[in-house]
Amino acid sequence: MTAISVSRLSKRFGTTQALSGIDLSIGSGEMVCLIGASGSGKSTLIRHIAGLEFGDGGDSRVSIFNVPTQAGGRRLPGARTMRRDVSILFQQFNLVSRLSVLTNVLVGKLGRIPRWRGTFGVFSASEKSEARSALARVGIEKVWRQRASTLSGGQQQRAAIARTLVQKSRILIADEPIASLDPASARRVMDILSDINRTDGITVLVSLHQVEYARRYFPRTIAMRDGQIVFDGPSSALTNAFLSELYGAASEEFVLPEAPAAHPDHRPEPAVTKRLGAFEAA
Ligand SMILES: Nc1ncnc2c1ncn2[C@@H]1O[C@H](COP(=O)(O)OP(=O)(O)OP(=O)(O)O)[C@@H](O)[C@H]1O
Repeated sequence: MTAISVSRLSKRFGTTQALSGIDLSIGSGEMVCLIGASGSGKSTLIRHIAGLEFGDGGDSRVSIFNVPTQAGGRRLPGARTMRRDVSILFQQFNLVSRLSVLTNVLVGKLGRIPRWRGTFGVFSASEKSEARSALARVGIEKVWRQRASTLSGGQQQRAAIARTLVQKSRILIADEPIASLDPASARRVMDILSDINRTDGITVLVSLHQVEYARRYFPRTIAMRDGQIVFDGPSSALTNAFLSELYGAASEEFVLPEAPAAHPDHRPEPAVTKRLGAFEAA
């Protein structure tokens, strides 16, 4: 089944063409990486998929599990039900710093309980126990009583992942979730996302600047440049020459000198479905 489908999606902000005729399809249970230089359109695409932004009209369409959430730049009723199916992680964690870690995780339940319970913070024993289990799964159960503001960056991102676990969505989208973490914390977060994908079958779409993580963790990578998809295929097919081209002057910062490694996953690799223009020879 198709988890995420985007067709003919364009978005202009003033004179900036942030997205230009995006077409993509991500199957249920896939783990896909989105890469591209700063300003290439990754966040804008993610925001459209998550229903936080709407395209410029025309015959664009975004669907989640075959339910259209926007068409022609207009929100459709499917967008509301989709909120349950898609959870989002951001670079800055988006926890409520003065609340406990446990309460922050329980926030993930808000779309599934009566509004009054959310307003007054009334959660059942089983909901609290589920939140504790989610914290245990991401390895930070001990800090459940602490204020979110007291956690390290890596712990905060893991708490944010625990919040998505109790949300029980079928798609997890993360916009640069490891950009502000040290390498050890970043690996931990990526290991957890990978485990959620494999164990729970949750579809995972992550935007990253760190190309080495794309190669190590993701069977499939989608690369963007100037609001267009310029590569869509197996991460192992990402050559350093291609990445240098993709990132231009910023490539030294992002591209590792080593040759691309085969993805350790034993699932069959996706075929390259897109390789455009200047990237033809990569
Ligand atoms: N709300 C907005 N108003 C005006 N311009 C915007 C807006 N959102 C994005 N843009 C522009 O659209 C383009 C794509 O931005 P986007 O944030 O999607 O890129 P990105 O690939 O996620 O970049 P980064 O890796 O730096 O986060 C950029 O030129 C950006 O300045």
